[in-house]
Amino acid sequence: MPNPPAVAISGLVKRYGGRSVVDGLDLVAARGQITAVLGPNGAGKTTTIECCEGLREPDAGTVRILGLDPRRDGAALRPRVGVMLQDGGLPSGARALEVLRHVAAMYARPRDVAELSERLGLASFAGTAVRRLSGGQRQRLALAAALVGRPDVVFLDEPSSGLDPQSRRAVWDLVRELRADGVGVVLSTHVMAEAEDLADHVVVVDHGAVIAQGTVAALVAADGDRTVRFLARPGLDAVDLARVLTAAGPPDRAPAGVLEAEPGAYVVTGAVDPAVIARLTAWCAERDVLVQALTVGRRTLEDVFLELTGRSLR
Ligand SMILES: Nc1ncnc2c1ncn2[C@@H]1O[C@H](COP(=O)(O)OP(=O)(O)OP(=O)(O)O)[C@@H](O)[C@H]1O
Repeated sequence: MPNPPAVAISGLVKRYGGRSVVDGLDLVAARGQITAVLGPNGAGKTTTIECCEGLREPDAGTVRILGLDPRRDGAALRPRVGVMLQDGGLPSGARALEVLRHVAAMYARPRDVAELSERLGLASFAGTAVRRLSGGQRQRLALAAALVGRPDVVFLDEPSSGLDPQSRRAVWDLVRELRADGVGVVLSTHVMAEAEDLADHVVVVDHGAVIAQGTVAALVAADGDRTVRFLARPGLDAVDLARVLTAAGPPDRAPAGVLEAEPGAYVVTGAVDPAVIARLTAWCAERDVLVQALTVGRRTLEDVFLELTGRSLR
């Protein structure tokens, strides 16, 4: 392939003790794009990314980074791939700026350390030992270390977790610049706003496989891009309401979904039109249920995520 994608994963399987935590996962991440990988805790995101980094050996399937095999071609890939791990992986005794200078020295064409420090606000803790850094400071240093070598592909595992809003903004700006420079960015995140703001392509992973993917706009528009929210007494029969709302629409319409997001707070998804609203209020009236604060609004990525992956905790 003359210009292979940043990441191409096909049929990836990874088992721990006979259990497949990644189970036939396919994913392509393009260069010059930000690909966000979303999924509930334990869905297999980190394991997948670790296979991309060559840290884990797949049990089946193929992983190619820039067309190369991360296990076999590790030496060729190392200078071209930037990795920001959740636990940082930084030497605990060294001082922050020393770490960054040291990492920069390992690359042929590193970024300007002073400029990168300035961008991520590292100056205020430049002389502090890594083990004494706050969680957010450590995150920023780990990001700087991932980027200082001017990689072609970057893996960011929850890059803005633990960051204050200012730092989060600085990180997002930097990630957008990477995209503009043609870097392929793969980030795993639980922050839906991060995916909504940054991602060109969103991949939703559950039980070790991709269950949906596309642009944010396409994901929220599937099955209609509106959501109805309302308050009523807790414990309504959401399954019955969904059945009635689905029946209210034309036969080719996507089935409605009803979730009790919090006790007494309901979210209705699926195509929304005046007939659905009328049926909804009629269904409640038949049960002597007072509907309050009914609003029709745009679906969010979080709505889609919860519809796809359910509400139970993992
Ligand atoms: N070294 C290991 N040995 C055994 N099980 C493991 C190992 N590493 C991960 N797992 C299990 O594999 C599953 C997937 O974990 P993984 O870290 O890939 O999920 P994740 O999607 O990144 O989750 P989170 O959102 O919580 O970071 C989990 O059930 C986890 O307990």
